[in-house]
Amino acid sequence: MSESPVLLNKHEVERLLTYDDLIPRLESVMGKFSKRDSSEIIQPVRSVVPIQQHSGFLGVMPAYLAAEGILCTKIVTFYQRAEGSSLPSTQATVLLFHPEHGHVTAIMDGEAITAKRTAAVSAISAKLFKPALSEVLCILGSGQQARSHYDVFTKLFKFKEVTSMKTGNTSKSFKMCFCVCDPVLYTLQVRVWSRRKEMAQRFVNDLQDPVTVCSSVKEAVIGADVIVTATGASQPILFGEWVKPGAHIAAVGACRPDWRELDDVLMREAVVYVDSREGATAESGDIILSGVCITFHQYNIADLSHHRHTYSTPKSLFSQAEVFAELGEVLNGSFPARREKTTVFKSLGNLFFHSCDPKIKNKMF
Ligand SMILES: NC(=O)C1=CN([C@@H]2O[C@H](COP(=O)(O)OP(=O)(O)OC[C@H]3O[C@@H](n4cnc5c(N)ncnc54)[C@H](O)[C@@H]3O)[C@@H](O)[C@H]2O)C=CC1
Ligand SMILES: O=C(O)C1=NCCCC1
Repeated sequence: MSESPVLLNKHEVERLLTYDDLIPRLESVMGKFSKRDSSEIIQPVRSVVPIQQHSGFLGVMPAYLAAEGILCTKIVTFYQRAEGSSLPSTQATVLLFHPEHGHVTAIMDGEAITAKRTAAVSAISAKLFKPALSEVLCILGSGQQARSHYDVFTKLFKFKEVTSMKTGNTSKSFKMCFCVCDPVLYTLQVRVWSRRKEMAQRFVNDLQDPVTVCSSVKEAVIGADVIVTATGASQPILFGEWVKPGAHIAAVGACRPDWRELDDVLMREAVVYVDSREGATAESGDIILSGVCITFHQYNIADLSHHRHTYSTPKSLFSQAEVFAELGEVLNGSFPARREKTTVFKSLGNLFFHSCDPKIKNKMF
């Protein structure tokens, strides 16, 4: 008989799963995932069951990392909750299995894993794509993801270091320019917006450092270098016309094919990165719906073909946003990080397997 599974509660998972371990591990495993070598990593797109009566979803996310002997699945529920609901909108459990014998070896709280993993992946995207001089971080939303993103972004990017160049003369007779590099430290400015201002205020009250509460999305994002969208919105809240050219957006919400946080302009103008191409094609409304007009026109053309109508649809106006690369493809060197452009990282959370950190696994075996 196999032994009873180890139980790890939220507190224990939070303690064991540190960003210092998680980030390099995620970087390494995402790079491997993007090579699509199924003898190494198998992580299909999750299965999702809608719970229509209650505005919720149940997702099952199995994964196998052969080399590390990790066989696991996350089971997650997520709901569109009324503002101020005391219930969490995302809840999860992670099960680990013995890969050879098949029994469950561990049952872990998945809420802490989801919060930290998602924020860590966004932080990796910001490391790769944020403008070199990033002074302003803007977080849209004030829930669990907003908080974990605040924690890791301020931990990693609290200060930006800029090297200023000075020129001058070295001697009277021989004029020569020389350069001196002065490291200058700037404090990252953080802005937060939430649907109800008091929720943003409550978010800020829990923090040590000063954070500006903004009254509108526009006020929050104008001039921001890095923007995190972590809301339950199903219609666009962030519009391309407000976004500073070259900014980086980590788009964390809108994980359903008919939900969006970002508008067409932003999605079509930005260079779009994703965690998994298959996941993005199946689940990202921000990507799928950015091409809704061409789908509509094509449908009309087919429908009216017997009338011999010729429709000419300007492609650039209606085509769907294109996925440029997976984050893992940048991490493994197959695609470039186009830091000079406005970039969107569309996160869907499909790749959760990295969360089964060896430290957690060691605790169990
Ligand atoms: N990409 C990923 O890997 C993951 C994505 N998520 C998604 O991220 C989003 C945030 O998740 P949590 O922080 O856990 O949720 P939460 O419930 O703790 O916070 C949600 C925030 O969104 C705001 N909000 C809700 N509906 C809104 C609307 N229509 N317009 C504007 N703001 C709205 C709320 O006021 C709150 O500030 C959700 O969409 C969730 O499904 C969650 C976990 C992982
Ligand atoms: O990865 C997860 O966990 C989730 N992803 C998107 C929706 C909420 C939960």
